[in-house]
Amino acid sequence: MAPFMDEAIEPTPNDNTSKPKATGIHVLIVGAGFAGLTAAIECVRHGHTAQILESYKNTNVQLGDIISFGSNSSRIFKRWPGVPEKLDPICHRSEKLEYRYWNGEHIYTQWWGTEEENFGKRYNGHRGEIHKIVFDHAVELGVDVKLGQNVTEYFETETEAGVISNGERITGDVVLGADGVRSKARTLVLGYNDAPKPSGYAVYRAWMDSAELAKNDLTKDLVCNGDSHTGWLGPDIHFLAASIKNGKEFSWVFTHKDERNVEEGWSEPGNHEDACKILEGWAPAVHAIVRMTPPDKLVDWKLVYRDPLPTWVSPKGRIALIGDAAHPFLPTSIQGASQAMEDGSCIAVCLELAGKDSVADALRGYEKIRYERVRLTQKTGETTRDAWHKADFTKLKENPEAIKLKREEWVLNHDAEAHAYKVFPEVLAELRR
Ligand SMILES: Cc1cc2nc3c(=O)[nH]c(=O)nc-3n(C[C@H](O)[C@H](O)[C@H](O)COP(=O)(O)OP(=O)(O)OC[C@H]3O[C@@H](n4cnc5c(N)ncnc54)[C@H](O)[C@@H]3O)c2cc1C
Repeated sequence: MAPFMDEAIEPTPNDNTSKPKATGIHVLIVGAGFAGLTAAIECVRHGHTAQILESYKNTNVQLGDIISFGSNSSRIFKRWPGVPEKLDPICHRSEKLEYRYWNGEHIYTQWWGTEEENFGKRYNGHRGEIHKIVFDHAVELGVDVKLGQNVTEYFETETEAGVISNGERITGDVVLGADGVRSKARTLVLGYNDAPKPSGYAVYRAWMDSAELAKNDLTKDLVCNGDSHTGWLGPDIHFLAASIKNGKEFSWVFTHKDERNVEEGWSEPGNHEDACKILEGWAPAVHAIVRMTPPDKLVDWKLVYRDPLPTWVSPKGRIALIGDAAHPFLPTSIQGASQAMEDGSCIAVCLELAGKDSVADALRGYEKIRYERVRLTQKTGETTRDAWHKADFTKLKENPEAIKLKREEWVLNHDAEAHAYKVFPEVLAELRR
């Protein structure tokens, strides 16, 4: 059985009621995305000190649009006092996802009704808004976040690890490379540059005010009855739209085939004509959504692909990759951010249990605990994309289950912190055998 498959959720030793015992471990983290911030927060919760170096100069620019956190990561948010209360009002609320054919005809409605009872809360909201809440929480906890830091080199010795940032040498007991899909830490860990490949897909994306949509007969139903969630499916294309904040704001993403060999980026402008051309023959409501998107809100995001890495840990065991730096996800997995958070939760426990003299064992243990779970979760992104893009559209009404978003217990019921406490001693013994 893979180390993560035993899903029993047990009480975790760290229940926030007492100050954690200081371990003396200093964790240096590159990148203040969800992977880096979670790792820092969790490290402080487990008695380590944490410092983050982030290249963005300020947190005012809230790039991105919709991002999803499943119950496996809302379980992590729940342990951060005050954070769930701040997330609740800004996140999407609807009880169902309505699937339609590309021409607008209804196929199937998937009800979430019991999902929260079975698995727990999930949060879908604006990446920038959720990021600010988590960022502020990290700072409140005492994480030292340094902005405007461009990390250009990583290094490690038998006794420390470090980086060169803005020309300055900064060290820690370990370094976590949470520097996203274009990670430089990855080159040190692998010993070569792992260039991304075109995935064959691109995504038009937008987040906007919904006032104009509310005035249009084709789109008003999507925003005038509280939050809604609709997916239009066609051969090799899916178009998902959600209203948020009681219908006041609106987000849509539309994934389609695209063989261009280009860079990923969260701020590349999209072209309305190009988008509508790909949607020829699609429902008028879909065209109306695209046409009513303000030009400065339309992003053309090229989805690149990376093969699973052979390892996430550097040769001397003092540098580990976490989040997208280690394992980028397809958006259809709806797990990229959640898995990035699980990494941080797991690594903080491994460091606590291994202790300051054995940090390399902690990082190697983290990889052992996380690798197979992450790989299988990544696969779910391909499965969902293929179920939607390659569906037999003539038979969907007879078998709508084929397009249903799978809500897997082994993904959503996982508690990364409890699990790490449970399996690390065994993993450590195996590493030392
Ligand atoms: C601007 C932006 C917008 C995004 N928008 C969305 C979205 O709308 N929907 C969605 O599902 N996902 C979005 N993502 C991706 C999503 O946040 C990640 O897939 C997921 O949360 C995993 O997070 P991560 O921390 O591993 O990586 P990221 O969120 O990519 O964070 C990596 C961080 O490392 C920093 N960094 C990179 N290189 C260096 C360096 N050399 N020195 C210092 N710092 C460095 C980056 O500035 C970034 O803040 C976005 C990512 C970014 C960076």
